[in-house]
Amino acid sequence: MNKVAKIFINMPIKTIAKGYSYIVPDQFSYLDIGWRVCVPFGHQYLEGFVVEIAFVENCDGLKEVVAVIDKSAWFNQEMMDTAKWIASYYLCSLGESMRLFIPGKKSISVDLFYEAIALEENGINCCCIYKYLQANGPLNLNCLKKYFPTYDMEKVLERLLSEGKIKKVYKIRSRAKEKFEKFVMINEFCDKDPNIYLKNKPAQLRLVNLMLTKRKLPRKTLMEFSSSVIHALEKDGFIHVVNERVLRDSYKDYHFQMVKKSLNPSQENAIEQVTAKICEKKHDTFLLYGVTGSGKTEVYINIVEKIRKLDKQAIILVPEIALASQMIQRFKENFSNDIVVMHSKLSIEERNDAIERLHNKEVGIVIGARSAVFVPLDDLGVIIIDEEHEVSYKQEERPYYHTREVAKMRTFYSNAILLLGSATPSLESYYKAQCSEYKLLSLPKRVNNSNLPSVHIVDMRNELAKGKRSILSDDLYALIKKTLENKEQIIILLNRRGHSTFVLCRECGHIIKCNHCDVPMVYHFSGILRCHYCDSVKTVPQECPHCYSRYIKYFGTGTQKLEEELYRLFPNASVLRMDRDTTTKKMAYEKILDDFRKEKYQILLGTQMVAKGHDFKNVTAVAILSIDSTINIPDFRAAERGFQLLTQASGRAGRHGNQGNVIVQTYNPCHYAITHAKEHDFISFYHEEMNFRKILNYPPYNQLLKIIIFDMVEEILIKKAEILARKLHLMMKSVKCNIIGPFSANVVKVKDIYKMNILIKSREMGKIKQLLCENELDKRKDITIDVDPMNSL
Ligand SMILES: Nc1ncnc2c1ncn2[C@@H]1O[C@H](COP(=O)(O)OP(=O)(O)OP(=O)(O)O)[C@@H](O)[C@H]1O
Ligand SMILES: [Zn+2]
Repeated sequence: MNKVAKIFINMPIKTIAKGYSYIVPDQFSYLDIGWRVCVPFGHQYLEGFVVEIAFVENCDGLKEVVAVIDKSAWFNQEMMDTAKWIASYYLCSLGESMRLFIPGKKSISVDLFYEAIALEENGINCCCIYKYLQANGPLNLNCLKKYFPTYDMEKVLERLLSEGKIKKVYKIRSRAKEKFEKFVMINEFCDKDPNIYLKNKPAQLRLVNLMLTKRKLPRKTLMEFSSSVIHALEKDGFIHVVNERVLRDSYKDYHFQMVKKSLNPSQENAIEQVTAKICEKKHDTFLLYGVTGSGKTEVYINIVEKIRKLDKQAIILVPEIALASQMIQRFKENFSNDIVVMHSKLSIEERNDAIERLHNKEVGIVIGARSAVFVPLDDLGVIIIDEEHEVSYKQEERPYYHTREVAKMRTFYSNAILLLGSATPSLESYYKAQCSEYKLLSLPKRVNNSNLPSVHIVDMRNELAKGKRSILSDDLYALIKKTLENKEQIIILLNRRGHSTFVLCRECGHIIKCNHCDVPMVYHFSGILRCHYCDSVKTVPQECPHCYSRYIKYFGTGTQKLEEELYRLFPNASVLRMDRDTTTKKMAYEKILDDFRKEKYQILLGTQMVAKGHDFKNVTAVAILSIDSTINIPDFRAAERGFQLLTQASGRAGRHGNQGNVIVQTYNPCHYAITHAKEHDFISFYHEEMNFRKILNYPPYNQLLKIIIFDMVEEILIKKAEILARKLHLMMKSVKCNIIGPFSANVVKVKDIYKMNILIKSREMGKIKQLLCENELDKRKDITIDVDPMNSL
């Protein structure tokens, strides 16, 4: 009998939807389900995941596993079950869902080398390239090209391969490169007296005395001592130098003082209820609905404490990297070094080192953004999702998973707790809490009895009537002035980065659009036009490309222009801008937020990343300038988004005793999202919005599935979409559902690809998905299926 492994290939391709069988050679006889391996696939070597083991008699035609990547299985049962659930729920292949659990989605790279085959006549008559390979061992193409620049190397290699003189060999490189560092250590059993022995060698004596107190120090901290000093001491037996593996951690030097808070009764009640469930060792989901500044983080900390006492592990998710730093700080105050951080701004090596530290039990708490929900853990105790309503928890590319649902399944399979927290829960979650599917916990008041801020709505139509064209209304100008005079801080939210949001010809009305996407180009400081969808750039034309007029004009205000305007109006104020353009570097968020927290700046302006979660002591004022762009999106979630954004942004003001003041500038002052947010009335908003959802049959009353069809040619796309819609109507005849469309996507063309959507609403989504798969629509290359889409457009 031969041991055979069924393996899914790690490739983001939906058509490789099945596992392939490979022989497990004797040297890897320990291989089991959940291991990562390297296997030949087509003409290449690729990473694969073992999902089944079988023993079979006949293995004819099967290839062998060529390498094993780790020292133990990467996937445990709970992770395997979650991956299988993702594949079946979101209609992707198991390979696609399993690769989500790998930092950077890939753990190895495989390089192709050419090696000379030993020939009978010893290759005397062979060409110089053969001889070179024979003398130097396996080399890759680039290397050969460099040495023989005048040859058509691809051709020569092809010939040598066909003549059987050379062969291809593959070298596997782990992407998780280990890092080593030199450490100097004192020799415990040295019987020489340094004071006598090193009397005339002051530098050596100094180092030995230092090492006698410290015992072990990284070599890099001893730069004042030359290598000869170290060598001499090593030779005389006082010290020795070792090369040790170190685990990278960008947050290593983040240390904070422990501040223990006495909890208020609401916090205590919430913690008690969750603790009771933790003791039962059963899965459950809680929704912690607590107004802004009600101390939800303190509840999280106490629950994680309980989990860590049981030696289980915790994952805490934040919607954006920008919010990680505050969460890390609060957790470091309480758990000092029991934490690793996981997000895409950290290198793959660092993320792998973090996993290593979790595996060897050095740490037990993971704080991270969306992808941290996939961190491999031995004994998961709780997943906490802060700001659970945030759309960034949904991945907007294949597989279109929602972090909340993945976390739900992971905690279910591991008998762990899922805790969702928000001041503005998603309608889906609050509805589930109403139906008792989730347990509702609430923190109805701010801590220390701070008031919620008072919100003032400025009707921008009146400003226009007054003949004012500035982006800052008179009331906002006054609020900024007062805040600066009081030496307090203000946050200004403008959800558009760049300088001017579009460039237009005044003569013919032509708007300069991206060549590849159906959107206007945005003017940036640096004098270029940039597309916010594909990042392509253009220079500003001297004349209109349409009518050749020279009346090119800039319209709309982005964060860069607002920054200029603020400096002009308040020349003595210090302004800090936070948007995608100022946060490209690693640790850039941390630096900006830290500077603002330390009050080096008075005004923080930025896109929505400034609006949520932050807890700054001295912020008393908040301004929201771009709410209309959110509530006017023609999507059924627009009002919900608007309400959330307003409530969250307002919630940053006056959290620590001072009365907070908020200004909302809008052309829609009577919109129910705005009026309810003004009163901080989530419950009334919830009921009003649920009414609309019920009438229109939208989630949470119904489930949605979006089929996105794409093509490079618009006319072909339209035809294809119509045919598909007809086919769907026939296919779904037996299922109760609504098929809407085809209709053009919100942005018709992105990166030269046109898109159309078909939306299916139904309460029998399971059946619908089954039909889609039976008809192989899930495998079609020109279609993507988004289950539970966040946008209907
Ligand atoms: N029991 C307590 N006593 C005193 N201060 C507390 C207590 N609990 C929390 N705090 C403080 O109150 C502030 C607000 O808490 P936190 O940031 O957790 O609010 P939140 O509920 O997460 O709000 P948001 O939804 O706006 O992010 C923090 O500075 C926190 O340290
Ligand atoms: Zn573009």
